[in-house]
Amino acid sequence: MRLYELIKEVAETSLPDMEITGLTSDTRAEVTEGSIFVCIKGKTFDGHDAAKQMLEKGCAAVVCERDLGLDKQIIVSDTRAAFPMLCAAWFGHPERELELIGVTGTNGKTTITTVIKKVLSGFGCKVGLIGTCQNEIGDEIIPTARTTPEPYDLFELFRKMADAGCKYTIMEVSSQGLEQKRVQGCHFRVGVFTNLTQDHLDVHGTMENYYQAKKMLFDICDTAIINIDDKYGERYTKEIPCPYKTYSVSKRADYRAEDVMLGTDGVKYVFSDGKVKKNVSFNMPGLFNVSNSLAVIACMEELGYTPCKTIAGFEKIQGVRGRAEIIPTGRDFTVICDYAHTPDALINVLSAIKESAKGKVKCLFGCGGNRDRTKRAPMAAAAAEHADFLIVTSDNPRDEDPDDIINDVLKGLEGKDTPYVRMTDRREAIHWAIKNAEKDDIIVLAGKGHEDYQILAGGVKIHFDEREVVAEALKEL
Ligand SMILES: CC(=O)N[C@H]1[C@@H](OP(=O)(O)OP(=O)(O)OC[C@H]2O[C@@H](n3ccc(=O)[nH]c3=O)[C@H](O)[C@@H]2O)O[C@H](CO)[C@@H](O)[C@@H]1O[C@H](C)C(=O)N[C@@H](C)C(=O)N[C@H](CCC(=O)O)C(=O)O
Ligand SMILES: Nc1ncnc2c1ncn2[C@@H]1O[C@H](COP(=O)(O)OP(=O)(O)OP(=O)(O)O)[C@@H](O)[C@H]1O
Ligand SMILES: N[C@H](CCC[C@H](N)C(=O)O)C(=O)O
Ligand SMILES: [Mg+2]
Repeated sequence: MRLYELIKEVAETSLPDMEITGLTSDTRAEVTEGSIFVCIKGKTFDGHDAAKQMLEKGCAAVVCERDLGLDKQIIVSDTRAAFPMLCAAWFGHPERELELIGVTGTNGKTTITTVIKKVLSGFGCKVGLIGTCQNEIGDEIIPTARTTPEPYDLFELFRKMADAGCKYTIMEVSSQGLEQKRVQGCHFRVGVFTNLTQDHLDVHGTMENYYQAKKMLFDICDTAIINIDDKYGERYTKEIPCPYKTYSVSKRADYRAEDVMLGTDGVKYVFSDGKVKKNVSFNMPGLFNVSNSLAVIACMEELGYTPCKTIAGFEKIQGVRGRAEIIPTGRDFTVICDYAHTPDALINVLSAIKESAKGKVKCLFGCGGNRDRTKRAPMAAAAAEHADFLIVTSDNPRDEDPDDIINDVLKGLEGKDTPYVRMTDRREAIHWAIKNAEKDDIIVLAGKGHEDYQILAGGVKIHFDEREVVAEALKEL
């Protein structure tokens, strides 16, 4: 691609036009002679410091935010914002060939995006999915390391999706993704907001910043679908610039649920939008999944599918991996694997399970290292409030000492009388939970959901699949 064609939407330059062979913002990536290097200043590394060295390596030019005294520099005001736009141009603007649906919120993104994809696929549409568990192009599965990919990976994925004939791409848009402008230049047909509760304060600092980060999605979408059961959702309805529709499980809203019946493995309710009333059966438990299913119905209507059609499409959906997933035991107790890793998610999933539990609800959980430390004690307090017994263990310790993390967690149990055991090794903890299971117990393994790994110090990833560990433990009974 020619330089002028590539950069025309982000900058002007007096450099001669030339053939560009590649584009990166990472010194660790392989660079070909003739590449463009975009200097991004992060918390730990500043790409500007590597600009000269990247030109020496053969880069054709660097894109930077200040005069670096280099003869092959192109100055822009914001390189983080420029990079995705360059990636979009590099891949021939695939985002314009797709109808993008973005889902944001602390919890529910993976559930909603996955269900929308399953419903649309059931109607014979070829759909792209971008999210925490994996990326999907139709039936093809592409592993991922992020919820919202870094710009180069994102636009490369869009290109593959457009080339494969996908009409829609449904994606999770994380607050970090918005904050770091990973989706700059994208326009969304629909933007969904689920809820805003405590998480990621390590990145955003305050709930207000977290709220503002998510709000950015609504500057770049045609229509918003907003959960007004959430107080921040109510606030969005007064502050966002785009038209919106609302959903609620308790109040008057464009899309609402009445006569809700909560069961162990699913929910039933009467859907109402003021015009139609229709019985819904959705195979995922908890009131929060009534809410998630309303978001799906609302979003699908924006895409041209009536609520009745979407509700009929729910029949074939048997849940989402690692989201209140029942792991078969063949015994008189139940094991559920769930991805709850925030105080609110724990409250929701545990109270949903407790409602229909005959025996004790025992929650095994830990907290991730290198992530929001301020959610640890509130997670423990939430678990203590809604479970009968706790097994406090590790999640992904990353670079932190697992026992230090557990000490932070246990601060949330001070003054509570919920009994607990502490067991640093998660495999050992699961074995202990299974060995000590009593009749009618429901053991909730929280926090890792779909993950089939554990992340240790230095980014070392070991294979760890809760389903396999449970099977191992059952064999020892
Ligand atoms: C906390 C956080 O979000 N950090 C992101 C942030 O890191 P940072 O500001 O420290 O950046 P940096 O490492 O200093 O790098 C700055 C620039 O220099 C480059 N670099 C860096 C090092 C080097 O040797 N050479 C080099 O060129 C980097 O490619 C980057 O362009 O900017 C980087 C570049 O854009 C991201 O890769 C990095 O994501 C890290 C890896 C991460 O773990 N992010 C997670 C928390 C995240 O984004 N999670 C959300 C979802 C959460 C959810 O599902 O709830 C997600 O969307 O996945
Ligand atoms: N609407 C909801 N409200 C509150 N909690 C929810 C909701 N939907 C799901 N949960 C809980 O949160 C957990 C995570 O759900 P899900 O993976 O759908 O969210 P997410 O927004 O994609 O999370 P992440 O940001 O980590 O990708 C679930 O396992 C469940 O415990
Ligand atoms: N995707 C989220 C959730 C991770 C869940 C948990 N397993 C952990 O590692 O903390 C994050 O990066 O914060
Ligand atoms: Mg997710």
